[in-house]
Amino acid sequence: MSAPDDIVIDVEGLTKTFGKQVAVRNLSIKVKRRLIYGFLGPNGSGKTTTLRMLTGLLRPDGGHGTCLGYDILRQSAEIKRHVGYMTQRFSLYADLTIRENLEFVARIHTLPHPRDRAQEAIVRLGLESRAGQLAGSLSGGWKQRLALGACILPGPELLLLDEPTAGVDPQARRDFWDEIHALAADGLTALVSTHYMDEAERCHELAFISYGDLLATGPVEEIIARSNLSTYTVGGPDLDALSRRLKSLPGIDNIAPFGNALHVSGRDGAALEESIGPLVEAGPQHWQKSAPTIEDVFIDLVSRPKGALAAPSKDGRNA
Ligand SMILES: Nc1ncnc2c1ncn2[C@@H]1O[C@H](COP(=O)(O)OP(=O)(O)OP(=O)(O)O)[C@@H](O)[C@H]1O
Repeated sequence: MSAPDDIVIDVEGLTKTFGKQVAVRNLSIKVKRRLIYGFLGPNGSGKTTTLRMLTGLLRPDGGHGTCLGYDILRQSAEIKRHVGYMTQRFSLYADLTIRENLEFVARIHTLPHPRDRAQEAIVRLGLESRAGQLAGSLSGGWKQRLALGACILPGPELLLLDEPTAGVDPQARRDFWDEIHALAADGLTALVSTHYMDEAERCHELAFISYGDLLATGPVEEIIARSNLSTYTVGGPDLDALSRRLKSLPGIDNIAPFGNALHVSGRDGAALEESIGPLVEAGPQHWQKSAPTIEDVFIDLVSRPKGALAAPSKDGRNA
């Protein structure tokens, strides 16, 4: 048990290769207790592989560290005992009811009074109205809620949730996130992987990973501030033609459609303004300087040429 008490995950240099493919490259993160830590990245960027290394389910090719103070290379049994890991696949019994599934989980963890523990989880997750329904007949949102109930039932200190809201409707996603916040307020730490940008904003801190590389870490506002991006929102007619024209101009690094507008961003604010100056004057579109969103920043991070990023420092934050 080497990590300080307030650090739940402390890993350095994690690397995992499958054949020739580097799934995770030299990843270092620290996660503080009671935080909701978002693990963001596009499909195939190495999120699941990292979660599996953190629980000791998968041995890294390089790197070391601790999860809940236990060594990820040598103490996976202890880690598993204290971590609730919700995988992407629904892994409960389709032909058992919600209540039966939860009682079953309580029994395999040899918890005393399994019926009471199942009932507590049912109340905690608001599952009362569906407690007698077969798990296989539940909608995606209810299934996820049941899976979360099964995860917290043994009383873990840390939740590792792998894309828990994938394929779930917006209201159910919102309810799920409210529950994660309530659990964090009760003392749990949650590492949540997702590729939904709106969910990034619901996390206390984030790590953004793309194709195996850690590109940025920290609270949302800090990641945005450190990006040094200048962004303009452009509305009006002929945005497609404008977008094509902008692509060839210096100082413009990213153009992303957001509803009926474009977000035009650049890392060199002066060069960007010089390029757009004549277009702002001429119209017919209207331009407005806007604060970059976390999505603008992530689009920018992913589109930078490899090697153009500042390497994350030892605590995982990039300069
Ligand atoms: N057991 C494995 N054998 C071979 N390749 C693997 C294995 N597990 C993962 N990979 C590859 O490693 C890369 C990272 O995969 P990983 O599942 O960790 O990404 P992810 O960010 O969780 O993606 P998703 O959002 O799609 O779940 C992918 O290219 C994937 O194909």
